[in-house]
Amino acid sequence: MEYTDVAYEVSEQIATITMNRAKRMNAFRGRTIEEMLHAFKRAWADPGVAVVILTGAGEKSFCVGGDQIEYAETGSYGTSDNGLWEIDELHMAIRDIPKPVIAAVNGYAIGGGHVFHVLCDVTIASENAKFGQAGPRVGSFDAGWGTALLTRIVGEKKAREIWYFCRQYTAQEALDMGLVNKVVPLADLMTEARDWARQAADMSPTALRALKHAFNADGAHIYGQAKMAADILRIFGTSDEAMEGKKAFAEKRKPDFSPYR
Ligand SMILES: CC(C)(COP(=O)(O)OP(=O)(O)OC[C@H]1O[C@@H](n2cnc3c(N)ncnc32)[C@H](O)[C@@H]1OP(=O)(O)O)[C@@H](O)C(=O)NCCC(=O)NCCSC(=O)c1cc(O)c2ccccc2c1O
Repeated sequence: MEYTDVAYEVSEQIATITMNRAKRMNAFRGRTIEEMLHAFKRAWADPGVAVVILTGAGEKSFCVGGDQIEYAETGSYGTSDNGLWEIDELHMAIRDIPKPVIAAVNGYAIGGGHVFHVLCDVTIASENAKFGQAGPRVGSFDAGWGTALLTRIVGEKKAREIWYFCRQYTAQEALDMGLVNKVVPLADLMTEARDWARQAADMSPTALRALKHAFNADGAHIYGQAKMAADILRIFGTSDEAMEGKKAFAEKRKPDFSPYR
């Protein structure tokens, strides 16, 4: 598969998957998800890959979630080669790939982009990184991994705060709430992420595989919740209420959700 929205590179047993739509702050569309899933499967299948790093192109953004401009203009996140919208499959690939996945968050991790780093095994953040959810402001939500797994990481009160108020949190605040593992200057981010990756690559692959799946087993029921959440979001996504959120973002105005109370 030829990539347009993602860059994929392997060196020193480390696969680096870069979300590569800097002109849209690495927001994803159908094609981006398809390419990311392909890249994760490639890293999974390659015995020469021990660890995966997920990052974003440029210095401003890791990923700001679904492409709101595309959605406001066309009523969807666009097509993919195989015609599927495989966000659930991508979430499961990040979670199930039997190799550690390190998020190197190089700026905004917002909405669905925030969920990506939540799903990764560990997160290294640059000092300029900002974390948060945006769904209730723009007519979307992730009532699967994005809520249930987040709650396991930061606790229920904080997770509710993050979702209900759509605030943004600095890298230091994220570190303080256990949402990230380390904060470094932006210039050192990839060096630091690669250091962590090299250390994990020296470990027993079977031990890491078993540990990852053991950690996963504890939250495996979330899979069913995530599927149901996706079903609900599919119905909600093109409703007038959801479209008001997306249009308001595209028109740079405050949404008016009052008719839907
Ligand atoms: C990310 C921001 C906080 C940045 O704010 P800042 O003030 O620094 O910059 P601007 O707001 O001026 O943005 C600069 C530039 O980038 C464009 N942009 C930003 N975000 C997006 C985006 N998500 N999609 C497309 N384009 C984006 C913005 O328009 C500007 O362009 P200019 O041409 O005007 O320069 C802030 O921008 C922000 O809050 N962005 C919105 C974040 C957001 O709403 N994300 C989507 C949430 S919903 C979602 O992610 C989602 C995930 C899923 O998994 C789904 C699954 C199934 C169905 C739906 C899903 C879904 O909706």
